Amino acid sequence: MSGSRKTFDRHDAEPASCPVVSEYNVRPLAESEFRDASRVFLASLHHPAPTDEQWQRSSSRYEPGRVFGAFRGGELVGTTMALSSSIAVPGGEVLPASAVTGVGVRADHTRRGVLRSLMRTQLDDVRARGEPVAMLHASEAVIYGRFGYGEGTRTRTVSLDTHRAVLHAQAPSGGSIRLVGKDEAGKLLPDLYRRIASSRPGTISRSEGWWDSRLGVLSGAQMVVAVHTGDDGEDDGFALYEVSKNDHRFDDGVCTLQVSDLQSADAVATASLWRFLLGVDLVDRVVAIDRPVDEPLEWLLTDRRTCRVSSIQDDLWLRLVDVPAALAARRYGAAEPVVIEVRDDFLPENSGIYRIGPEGMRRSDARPQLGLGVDVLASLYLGDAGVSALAAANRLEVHDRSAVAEADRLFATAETPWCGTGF
Ligand SMILES: CC(=O)SCCNC(=O)CCNC(=O)[C@H](O)C(C)(C)COP(=O)(O)OP(=O)(O)OC[C@H]1O[C@@H](n2cnc3c(N)ncnc32)[C@H](O)[C@@H]1OP(=O)(O)O
Repeated sequence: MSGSRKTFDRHDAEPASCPVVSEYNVRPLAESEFRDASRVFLASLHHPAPTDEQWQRSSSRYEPGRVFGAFRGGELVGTTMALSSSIAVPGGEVLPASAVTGVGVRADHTRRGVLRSLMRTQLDDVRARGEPVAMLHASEAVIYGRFGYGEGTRTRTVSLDTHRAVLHAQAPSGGSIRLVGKDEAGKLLPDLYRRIASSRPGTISRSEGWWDSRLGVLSGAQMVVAVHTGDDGEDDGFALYEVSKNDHRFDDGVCTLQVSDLQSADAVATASLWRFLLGVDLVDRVVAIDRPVDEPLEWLLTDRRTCRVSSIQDDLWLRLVDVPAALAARRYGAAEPVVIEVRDDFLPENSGIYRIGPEGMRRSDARPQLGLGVDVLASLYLGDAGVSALAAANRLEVHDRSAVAEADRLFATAETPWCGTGF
């Protein structure tokens, strides 16, 4: 966390104001109402209400003061919540960040402004807590841009045929792999992740509530946890996977090992975990979700075509809630400074002219060379999108052509940003 920035303590924050938007009343929920919020959210995704066991597993994600509800006539019809988290930004600084999730509106109340009023209350609350960034995983890509969120990272899903996929002879190797039981995983993984999580832009912290909930789900599933130990005797990587076999009477009978989480400290741990996963007996296919788009997996294989990229998706959506603080926190590449004009209709205090250069950023009254919405700025912020690509798509206004190449260099990052943590 930044030493200069206020770190959030959930107990010192004022609850958000409770605006009444038309006939809907939005307010923070009491703890006794959290399960109702979970019901409304799950129903909006067409899932059944949580069983007692499911609720027990997931309830620790609900933080007092951070769960909001929209009511009509005393009935809860919409909800959103946030987890206290943090995110690594280019240059390595880690900023307090709000991980927004659990957004849902009851089907008979949609398109009447309920989400808009929930977003208003939540973003005001995030700002009041001094968190410069909010982030979410979107169910649909068309929803959150209007609230200032922009696609900040992407992930890919890869599928490998285990009968053909082999690591080449010089691929990094070393250390050993062991499977750990669920109890040991619960003790080991939170600290291991904290130690090895990369400083790659987009990496987020996983709160205690996040782990409780994830490991709770794990305990009810056929999840396997593999841990890599380096030659120095330190654990330095892990993979979570599940194996499912299709019924050969009805389909092709393919046995798939699905990797939902693979984290590692270095190239040896990464390659060793992949080698292990590809070698598990009686498995025909390994599918891994939420992988970095620049993971050098194909380069580890003797035959790169055995790794099929089945999709590349938008992953973390970012909202710069405090634009000056967020812009000041990240580092910029070597280039001539550029003056940009940012528009933020939802949080107008962010609107203004900023001069950005290798030495940092400051407010300015110079003529802007580029103009852009705060959602587009969010897509540039972690280094995922290039300024020239966005300019070519008319996603930003170019007043001075020479600024495009300079801004490309300023916002570029050595590593492609990656989140890799669902919430
Ligand atoms: C971070 C997460 O948790 S992601 C999960 C989000 N939840 C879901 O997808 C569950 C199913 N969907 C829903 O519950 C609701 O449809 C929501 C939450 C997506 C939207 O709630 P609503 O109350 O209908 O949104 P609201 O009426 O405030 O709409 C605000 C604006 O967004 C637009 N909008 C809302 N939902 C959608 C959508 N699915 N597709 C396109 N536009 C949408 C509205 O048209 C409106 O546009 P405007 O700015 O031009 O006026």
